[in-house]
Amino acid sequence: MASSKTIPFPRPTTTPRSSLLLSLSNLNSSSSSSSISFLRLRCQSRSPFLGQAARLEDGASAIAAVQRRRDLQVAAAGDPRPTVLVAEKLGEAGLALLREHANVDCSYQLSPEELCAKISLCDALIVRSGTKVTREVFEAARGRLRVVGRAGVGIDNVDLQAATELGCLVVNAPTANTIAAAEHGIALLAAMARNVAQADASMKTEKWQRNKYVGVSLVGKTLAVMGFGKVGSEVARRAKGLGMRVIAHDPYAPADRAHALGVELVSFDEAIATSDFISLHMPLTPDTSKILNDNTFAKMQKGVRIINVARGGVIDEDALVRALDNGTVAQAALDVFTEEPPPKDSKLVKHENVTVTPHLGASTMEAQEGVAIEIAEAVVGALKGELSATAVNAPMVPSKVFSELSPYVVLAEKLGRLAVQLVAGGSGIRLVKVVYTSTRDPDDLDTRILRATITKGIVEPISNVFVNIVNADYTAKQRGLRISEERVFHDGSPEIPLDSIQVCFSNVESKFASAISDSGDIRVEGRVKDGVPHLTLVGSFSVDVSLEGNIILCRQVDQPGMIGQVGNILGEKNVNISFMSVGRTARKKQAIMAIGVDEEPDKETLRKIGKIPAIEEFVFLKL
Ligand SMILES: NC(=O)C1=CN([C@@H]2O[C@H](COP(=O)(O)OP(=O)(O)OC[C@H]3O[C@@H](n4cnc5c(N)ncnc54)[C@H](O)[C@@H]3O)[C@@H](O)[C@H]2O)C=CC1
Ligand SMILES: O=C(O)C(=O)COP(=O)(O)O
Repeated sequence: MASSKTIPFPRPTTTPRSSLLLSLSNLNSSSSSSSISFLRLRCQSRSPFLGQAARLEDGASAIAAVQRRRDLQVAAAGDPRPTVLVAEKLGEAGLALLREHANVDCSYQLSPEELCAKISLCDALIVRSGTKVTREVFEAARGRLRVVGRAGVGIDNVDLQAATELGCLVVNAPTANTIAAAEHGIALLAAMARNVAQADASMKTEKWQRNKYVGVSLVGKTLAVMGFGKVGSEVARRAKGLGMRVIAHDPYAPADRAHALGVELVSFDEAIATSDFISLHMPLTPDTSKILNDNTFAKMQKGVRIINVARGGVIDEDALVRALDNGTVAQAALDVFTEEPPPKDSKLVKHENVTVTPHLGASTMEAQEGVAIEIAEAVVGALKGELSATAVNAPMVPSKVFSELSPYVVLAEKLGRLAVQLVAGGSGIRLVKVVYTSTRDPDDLDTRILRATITKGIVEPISNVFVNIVNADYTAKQRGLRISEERVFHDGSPEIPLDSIQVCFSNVESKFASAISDSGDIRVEGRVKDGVPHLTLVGSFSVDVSLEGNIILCRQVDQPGMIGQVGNILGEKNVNISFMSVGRTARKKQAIMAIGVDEEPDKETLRKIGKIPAIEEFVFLKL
């Protein structure tokens, strides 16, 4: 391999910009989220639970009105802070947290058209289950919307595919309403078994019907929990406390977690065929859509009782009405519906053996405060470019890994950007090979974020597609880019995650022939030195130039005076050279000169460089 000599030029001391989380990171600088403010908010938020809810709610709405006017005024005054549209009611503690970092526009009950009209002015959107965040919404955002926060668990109202394609991060608040939903499930179970709602309605019409509302006992009965996740397992725990026998069906739940609660995991058919009560706790997905239907109702014990606090769509509602009418299902208690609110003449809602609530599972004071804080933190974090632990459509890279890899992320993007500019027009890139040299075991090196940034570096200079960690893999696939990754073991300090990154394009021609390696690929390699990304290899030539500003690569016959000649031409045009490095095959043979320049030289200057007799080829590369 060629040797290299490096001639450092005085250069301004710039800190490498962390262009990390790609678009998610170009965020407002005024944000100063801290655990202290989080704790303060939590304390304030306790007061509504001390029996003063109504009074505080009145006060809160007055404060909210004033705050909203202020938010809008600030936005109108051209405040650079991001704008968060809160489209459904959110707990005050969450709103307060958001307001520390962003302009908050609380606009509830927007029509789909109003939402589309507003969204292009917003950096983030927060919704609950009542707002459909469709492809139209993402498209109407015209690239400005960076994060959608779902203040709750189910994200079936958000078009995740569209969000991913358009590079919008979706985060949810998966834990704060678990207990509320489980308690509501138990409330519906008990209320249904003892006809509480029906008896109450009857008494309110001045009747006293003790015989009509004889119920069934829970103790000793079998409850099938369908979906043994967070809510399902809490329902199971509570049902055990009521003396029920609990079985569960969940194809993805670990059996030991179920055993620890004294719950047996069984097949779907066994669960529905052997239980007295069936409680649904799975997400709505193509697999679970209408999972209870005519066929499955037919397999159940006659007189079974169904509870649904998951999603209406997991039940074929017409089939449920038929099963109720023919007595297969004795009763149902439903919090959720395929269409919300359900149609006014819904047979299901009006059925005398059905108990209904208007999607109240998460609606406790405590859960709503918790959810509001959980989602506000996730949204603020995402707007600041932090990794979100609750990202739904992006790889979850632990923050430790993220901060350790951050200089390499900058390097990865720049290598992708450099490599793509070396490709000759007309030769489409299909195969990208990335080689990581590292002391780490492959399992200890999470390269997803590096792969995403390399994709960004490759795709953005040649298209108007905007790439971030959310849509990088999708974008690569769409463009027919096959990115393969290889690890090469490097015997160095395990403290340093990576020694070098190489980006190679196979089966392409280069506009700078020297960028082609011995194996026929366009190849560039870089390293991080003192936190700064450096280009260390082009084709088979070693160089050493810091990846800041722009780069001119020249191939020349190695001879004295070359650096001076190029330096003079650039100097005449006030183009500042930050770094220069020469890599050569042998003395007086071919050499590659890599020149880092702060400014972009004009065409005439570049032409003059090209005319220096010893220069055989050259290329200007923007970083
Ligand atoms: N009514 C309400 O207000 C609320 C409703 N929910 C809903 O409750 C459901 C559960 O929420 P979490 O427990 O927090 O979610 P989770 O993700 O913790 O649990 C869902 C479980 O369903 C399982 N699952 C997936 N496919 C399945 C299938 N085909 N059959 C059986 N199990 C399957 C998963 O393995 C997982 O263990 C979600 O649909 C959520 O939207 C949650 C909170 C409030
Ligand atoms: O968290 C969930 O999945 C819920 O269904 C709660 O919905 P909500 O936020 O109350 O509209």
